[in-house]
Amino acid sequence: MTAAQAAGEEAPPGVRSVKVVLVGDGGCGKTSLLMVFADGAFPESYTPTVFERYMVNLQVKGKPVHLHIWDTAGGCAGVGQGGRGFCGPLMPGTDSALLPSEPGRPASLQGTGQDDYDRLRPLFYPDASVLLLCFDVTSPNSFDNIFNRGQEMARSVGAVAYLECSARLHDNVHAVFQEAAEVALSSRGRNFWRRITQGFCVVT
Ligand SMILES: Nc1nc2c(ncn2[C@@H]2O[C@H](COP(=O)(O)OP(=O)(O)OP(=O)(O)O)[C@@H](O)[C@H]2O)c(=O)[nH]1
Repeated sequence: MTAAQAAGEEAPPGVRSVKVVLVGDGGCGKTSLLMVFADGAFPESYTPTVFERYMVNLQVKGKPVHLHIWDTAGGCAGVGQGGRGFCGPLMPGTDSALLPSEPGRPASLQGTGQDDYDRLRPLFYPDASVLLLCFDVTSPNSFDNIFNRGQEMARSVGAVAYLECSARLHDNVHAVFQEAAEVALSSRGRNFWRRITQGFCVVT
């Protein structure tokens, strides 16, 4: 397995680019998972994320892949069958104006609250190759906000991967993103909206 490397803003010419979006309740461990993957270090302090983007390179079948990963503000993922887990409709004509103009620059979101984050979050989905639906198994609310029970959800949303990991223990973290990249570049990743990939984080 090839180690991930922090990458520049754009994929170099000829390198495949894959967009991955992490979603899940606030405090369920999304940023920690990403930090362990991207930087190799578990963050010791907790700072709630607004919307931040990270660029990481890894290898799939010996070829470089440029991962463009969005860490989203915590809250209801807005995915699921029959509207479960969906936090409400977008506001046509206004949501795009609320998107941060630059990755990692929350200033443009000043004054927004949880409801706004829940409306903004799905705007990151449409051109994503993979959604990682994360929950904290020690938190029933986090679990329910994703959709109820993990295996049940995996079946109902047509998930193509189910992984357990621990950011604190650095356990299976690389595998989550490796699987995401492989799914995105394989036939399993086609028809994304019918078959959503998820990475489940077991927090230990
Ligand atoms: N024990 C344990 N704690 C974890 C793990 N991952 C994250 N945490 C803790 O969970 C808390 C929240 O972690 P974050 O990674 O910031 O959570 P988040 O989902 O990004 O939170 P938001 O930015 O609010 O959406 C922190 O106190 C972390 O130390 C894990 O694998 N094991």
